[in-house]
Amino acid sequence: MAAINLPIIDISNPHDPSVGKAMLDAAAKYGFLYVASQSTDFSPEDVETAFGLSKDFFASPVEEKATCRITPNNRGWSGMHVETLDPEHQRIGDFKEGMNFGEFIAGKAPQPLPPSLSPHEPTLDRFTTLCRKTCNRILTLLALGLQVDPTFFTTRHDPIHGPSGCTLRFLHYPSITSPETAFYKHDEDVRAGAHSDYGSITLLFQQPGQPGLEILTPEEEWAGVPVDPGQSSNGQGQGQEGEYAFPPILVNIGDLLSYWTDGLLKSTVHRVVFPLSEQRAENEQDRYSIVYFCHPVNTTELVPVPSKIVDAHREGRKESEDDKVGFGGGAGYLVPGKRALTASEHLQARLAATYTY
Ligand SMILES: O=C(O)CCC(=O)C(=O)O
Ligand SMILES: [Fe+2]
Repeated sequence: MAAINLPIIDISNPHDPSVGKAMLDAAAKYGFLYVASQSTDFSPEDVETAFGLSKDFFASPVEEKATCRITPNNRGWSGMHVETLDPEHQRIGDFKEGMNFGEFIAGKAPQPLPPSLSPHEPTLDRFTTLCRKTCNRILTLLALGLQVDPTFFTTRHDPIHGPSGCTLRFLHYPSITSPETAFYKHDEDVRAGAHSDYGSITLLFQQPGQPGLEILTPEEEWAGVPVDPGQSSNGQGQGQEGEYAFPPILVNIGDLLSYWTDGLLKSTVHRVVFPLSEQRAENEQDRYSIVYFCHPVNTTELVPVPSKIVDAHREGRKESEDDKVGFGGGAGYLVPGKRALTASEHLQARLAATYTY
């Protein structure tokens, strides 16, 4: 198993060019980085409360969850094995269940909520607002790193310009000893198949003691990504001075942003497994994760970002073969005479490949 050392970036000042450079370097090298939890817009209570809602929802009766089953608009509940992230290699769908929420509008969910969640609509709305704010910091820093207008990405993600594919997702992966994983075959199955994400950036919240994420290194080896690389908390949710902290948020670049930057930013392939530490654990836990997929406004045309750094990358790449980006990224070649894809066309093409509704 390869080891990888992802940086933990403090995003409290999104206007600091040196932080922008560090962010860009990590995004171009690994496609993954952590942001320090205390430097984001979330309080530990926000994160704890959201995980609590997720657990309550997944523990609710299946008939209730079934009332909000996922539909082709990508919103709602998907049960065990409904999603297959790597259909070419998986004999069975992912060992997980998920709940997707579309963009909240004026405090309201854009879809029916099940009984366990409907009283908590304001809490869910607040959480998505904080996700958006934190994404705006990251997008501002990436623009600084690319030496374009610092608002280049944030204006194109601003909901005042129209709807987008932004999605909040709760995920539940049963533990290794759960009856639901009884027929899981190690070395053959995965909890979530290898894939790259579809949007611009993704935020991933994980919980101490619930590992599982792996990323594919440039050497094509799987590397485990720790939940808590050890600097923000002691693994029990306690910060160094004893105050409650949550593990850093893992951020990754999605296919769309990779495409938009002509492959400079990497949309890295990742998956979820039972790592060896989990297979040997005495108190193995279910894994709960919360994911926020950030997307530009649907109508955004993905004309390559007008950055000298992107131009230089494009020039350099012509001489090499190295333009493999994620699974669905690909570099955003602009075919002469054709207009660029829009953000929503890009997303629809990627979604069509992975769900059996
Ligand atoms: O649950 C996780 O850790 C990863 C989830 C993920 O990669 C996804 O939903 O795209
Ligand atoms: Fe993912």
